[in-house]
Amino acid sequence: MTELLTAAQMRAIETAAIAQGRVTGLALMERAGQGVVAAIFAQWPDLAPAVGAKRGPAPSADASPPEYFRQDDEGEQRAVVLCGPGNNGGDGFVVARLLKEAGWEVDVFLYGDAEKLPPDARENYAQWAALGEVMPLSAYDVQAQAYALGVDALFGTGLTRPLEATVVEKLCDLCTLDRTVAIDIISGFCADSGRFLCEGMPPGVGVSLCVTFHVRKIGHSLADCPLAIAKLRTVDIGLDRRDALRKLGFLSSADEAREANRAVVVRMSDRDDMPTAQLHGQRTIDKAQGHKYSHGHAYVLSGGVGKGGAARLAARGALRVGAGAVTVGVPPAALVENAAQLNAVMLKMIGQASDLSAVLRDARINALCIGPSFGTSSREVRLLAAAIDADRPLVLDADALTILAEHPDLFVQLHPKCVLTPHAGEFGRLFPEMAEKLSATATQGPAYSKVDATREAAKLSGCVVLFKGPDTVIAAPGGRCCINASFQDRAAPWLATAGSGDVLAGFITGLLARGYAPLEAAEYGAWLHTECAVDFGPGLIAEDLPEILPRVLADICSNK
Ligand SMILES: NC(=O)C1=CN([C@@H]2O[C@H](COP(=O)(O)OP(=O)(O)OC[C@H]3O[C@@H](n4cnc5c(N)ncnc54)[C@H](OP(=O)(O)O)[C@@H]3O)[C@@H](O)[C@H]2O)[C@@H](O)CC1
Ligand SMILES: [K+]
Repeated sequence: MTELLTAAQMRAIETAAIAQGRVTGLALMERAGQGVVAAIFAQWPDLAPAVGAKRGPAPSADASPPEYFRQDDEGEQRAVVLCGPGNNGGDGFVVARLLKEAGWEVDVFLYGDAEKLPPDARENYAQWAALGEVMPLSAYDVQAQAYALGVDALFGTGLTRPLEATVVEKLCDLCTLDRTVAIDIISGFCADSGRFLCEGMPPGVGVSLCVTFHVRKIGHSLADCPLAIAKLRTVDIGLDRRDALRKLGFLSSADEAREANRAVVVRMSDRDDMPTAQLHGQRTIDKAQGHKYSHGHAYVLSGGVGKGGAARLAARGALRVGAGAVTVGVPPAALVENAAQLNAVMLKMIGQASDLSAVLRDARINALCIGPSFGTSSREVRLLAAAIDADRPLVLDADALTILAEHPDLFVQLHPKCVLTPHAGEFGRLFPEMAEKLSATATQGPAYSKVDATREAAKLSGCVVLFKGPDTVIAAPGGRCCINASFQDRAAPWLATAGSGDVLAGFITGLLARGYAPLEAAEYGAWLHTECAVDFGPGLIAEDLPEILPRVLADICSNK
């Protein structure tokens, strides 16, 4: 789990470090440029200069040549660096200089007026100008030279408005090169929302590598931005977030709790902070070991005849994730059909809401799941009302969300033990105001983001909201927020398969049954769901997800 930053938070950290005298802006820019060049050579060792070839200081903090340096010299390579009017452009001048010192031919183009560059960028412009020419961006022609590398240093975290059309055109030209590197973030993307400012991401935008500094920004894990980055690397430039802010008085110890509610974290493939031992089976809802009910009892309500598959998938997910007992509640007409399909999962006839209320007198039933192919008729509305009224941990998915969107009287009954799991369409029906803001053209940065929308939705509904997508955002009413990112080496496009969401609802329900709090259950459920899909690979169908889970759990425990 990594805490992400907004552009403003990153600027505050930089300002704090400089104000304390711990570092200068110029030194940070030099480290940033060195980090980019080191990342380029680590990504493509064939681009690294030969040992003994003409070069200046090694592009890393220590002076020894990195091991990826090749043993032979195949001659000069040519790179193009597009620099912008701010400090991102300043990083570009550093990269141009370091590449030149490493033996490259480098063409540098500037968008804007060199005289108006901020001081550190101006200094690096001057250092570059002593080595080579700076041409106006309008003169850049991707066809003019055989560039082995293109560097986008047009805009970073300071983007405030859409790029001019001519700049977009040059950026797209740059992206046609085989090897392109964006410094900090691809120009044009808002670092807080991951949205391309203006009408959306132009089809030609995409880079092979993006190198960001200190920690990822929120935008790297949201919306279109991560889709346009094949590989993202974060380089250390010697900043310390919390310490710096606290020492400057930006963050007192007393503010820590509130700060936690403002923080956004991302879950990727790192497993270090996952409660793997607990997920694997040690977590129980009470101290009594060894009995199935000590691991909770999850109830999944099914749809009618011919509609039970989705609930069965959810039930299987709940069982595999470790709920001690799982029951599917079915309308009487669907009993035989479900009996023919279920073994370890139990079956119970639930005709009307009164049946559910009667069943729920059993306090051992500690998690419910309603929605997958459930139906939206008056019977289902009454069942949903009874479930919400029971005040148990409750996952609401699919048809349950449709009912909620149509019944504001039920929506206002939602409570903190509920977890809503909408996809974009369901989110739009449930939270039209937020969806409208999210789909409106982003004309200035920071743009309204999926994190903003999900947080607002959680606050409005008073429960945990898990807004699905490759950038699944999970937020609690108090503001705590997590992104489950499924991009780059964790991309699993095959997860967009029928029934996959039902299994996710089941995983969350099972974790609730095991005693996890709603936010934890949603976070861990989403994380495990992606891990299962990544582990299985292409060809996955929803039925595979629960079945692969034991292997994923065993694997994360053995790697711990
Ligand atoms: N923070 C750190 O710790 C470190 C930061 N570092 C680097 O600095 C970068 C941030 O630098 P930055 O703040 O100067 O922002 P950047 O994106 O270069 O440009 C802003 C300029 O562009 C302008 N402008 C904005 N939108 C525009 C548009 N559409 N079209 C035209 N102009 C537009 C805007 O003008 P304004 O909005 O004020 O009119 C302003 O003049 C960061 O990404 C990283 O690479 C590293 O060196 C190491 C440590
Ligand atoms: K950039």
